[in-house]
Amino acid sequence: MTARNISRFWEWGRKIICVGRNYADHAKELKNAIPTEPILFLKPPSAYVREGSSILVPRYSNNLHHEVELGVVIGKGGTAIPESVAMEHVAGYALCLDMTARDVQDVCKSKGLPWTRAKAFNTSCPVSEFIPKERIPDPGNVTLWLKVNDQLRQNGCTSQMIFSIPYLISYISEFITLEEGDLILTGTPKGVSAVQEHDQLQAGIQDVVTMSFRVDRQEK
Ligand SMILES: CC(=O)CC(=O)C(=O)O
Ligand SMILES: [Mg+2]
Repeated sequence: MTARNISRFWEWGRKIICVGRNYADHAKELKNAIPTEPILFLKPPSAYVREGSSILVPRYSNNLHHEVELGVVIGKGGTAIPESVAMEHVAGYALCLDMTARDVQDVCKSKGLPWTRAKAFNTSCPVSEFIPKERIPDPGNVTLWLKVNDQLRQNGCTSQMIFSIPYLISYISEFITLEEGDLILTGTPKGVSAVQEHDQLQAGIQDVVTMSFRVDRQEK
């Protein structure tokens, strides 16, 4: 059997744990309350999509939004990880999009239902190449940006996160055992907006990484 390589973590079938409303400016733009503890939801590994393949607008949505986010790749698993040692569990990072069927999410929210259909569909988690930990010495202070057809839509700094990466690792691992290859999406800054079929998305983490995706509609 060939050894698995963390630099292809998306092939491992591990958990994708997402944090919602972790930036006050984004919570405000959607008229949501600022959370006092992390809001979490999950995506399945089938949500991953890599450059070269398209992001698909689900058949049942007419309002697909981009959310650019810093992803944290777990290198060493654990349960109830203390905040003080949480960064020792990080192998690296990835630039991620939390693609969201906003119209479907709005209906789910109004009915008090889970966001699964809005957040967990196939291709809802575009990811960049794996970024080794050493390449982002201060993940709490990097700029994330996203352009749609060359127009800047999101440009925010991870210093604006409400809950820090060590706090999130500690909080999540209290009740979900983290495993090597898991990915944590840490929330999006303001500027989310709708994308259309044939749009080109480009996103980056300052001078560390960029990635591009085309948007297509799921076939009938
Ligand atoms: C309102 C949301 O969709 C929450 C979310 O995913 C975020 O990043 O914030
Ligand atoms: Mg998000």
